[in-house]
Amino acid sequence: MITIQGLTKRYGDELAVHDLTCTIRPGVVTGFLGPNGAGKSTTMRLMLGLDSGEGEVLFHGRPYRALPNPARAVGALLDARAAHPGRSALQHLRMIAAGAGISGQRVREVLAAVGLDEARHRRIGGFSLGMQQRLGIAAALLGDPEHVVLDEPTNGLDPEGVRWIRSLLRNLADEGRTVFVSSHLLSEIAQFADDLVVIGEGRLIAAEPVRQFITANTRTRVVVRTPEADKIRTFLRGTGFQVQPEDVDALVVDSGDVDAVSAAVRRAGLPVRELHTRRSSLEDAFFNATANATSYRGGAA
Ligand SMILES: Nc1ncnc2c1ncn2[C@@H]1O[C@H](COP(=O)(O)OP(=O)(O)OP(=O)(O)O)[C@@H](O)[C@H]1O
Repeated sequence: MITIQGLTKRYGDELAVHDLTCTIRPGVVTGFLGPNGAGKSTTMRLMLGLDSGEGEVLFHGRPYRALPNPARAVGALLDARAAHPGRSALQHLRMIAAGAGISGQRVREVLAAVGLDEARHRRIGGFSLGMQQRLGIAAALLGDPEHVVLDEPTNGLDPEGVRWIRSLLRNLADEGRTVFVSSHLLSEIAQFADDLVVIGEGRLIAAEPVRQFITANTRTRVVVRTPEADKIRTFLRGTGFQVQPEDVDALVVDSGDVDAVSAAVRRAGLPVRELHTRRSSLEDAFFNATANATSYRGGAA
């Protein structure tokens, strides 16, 4: 469990993170969502004590600096390009492991887990960004940590790599760990997150399960496909529904109650080819939730 309370960071006059308060629970993947510049990396640096600010971040009740064995409590990937280019992957991980009292066997285990075992003797300088991401994730997992904090782990990964990250995150959560993963890509977050923490311009917009976020920020609609679109529209409007034409032969009814729409359409006694609920996406919810922040919209993925 990670508890963030009143986290604030100023750069001069600018508030990069503003009074951020939320809880990240164990056993699920929590996506940390916000466009470029929203304050995700700053928040993660503050969480790990790499930057100083106001407020408090607790890992299972303790701040990072007070953890007796940080590598075993928190595994983090902040900047995959931070590794020394002249070292091999094996040397890099062995150095980190030695500093944290972690065995050489564990190094080989994590190299295999991220698919880098065969590349372990190659210089990191020759690694692709995707390979560097995998190495950074290996380093984060070395201590078998209870909390996993990853900043944009899918950067540079191909679709296969993104799929691999998704199953890795799922496994880590299923093992009961607290998994906190940032991305500025809605489509990616939608694929792997159970919970969401959404920020914009350093402020919290939402902290809740993905499904709840979508429900709270979108309206469900019912699509009616019919050759008698005009007549059915007039009829439905007469019974109190908000209806918009979508196509020459399709209407969109602003209602989450598909049964009520279906019953009303039947009463009209006109031919209907198709009637279905249109679910809103995370992307729709995100834009609705952030509709007031215009600078924010411009930067969103
Ligand atoms: N060292 C710094 N000095 C001054 N301003 C900074 C510094 N680091 C970040 N900022 C500013 O703080 C704000 C938040 O930046 P941050 O990198 O945390 O956002 P982010 O959500 O991680 O973005 P990205 O998706 O691009 O990584 C931005 O306006 C950025 O310009």
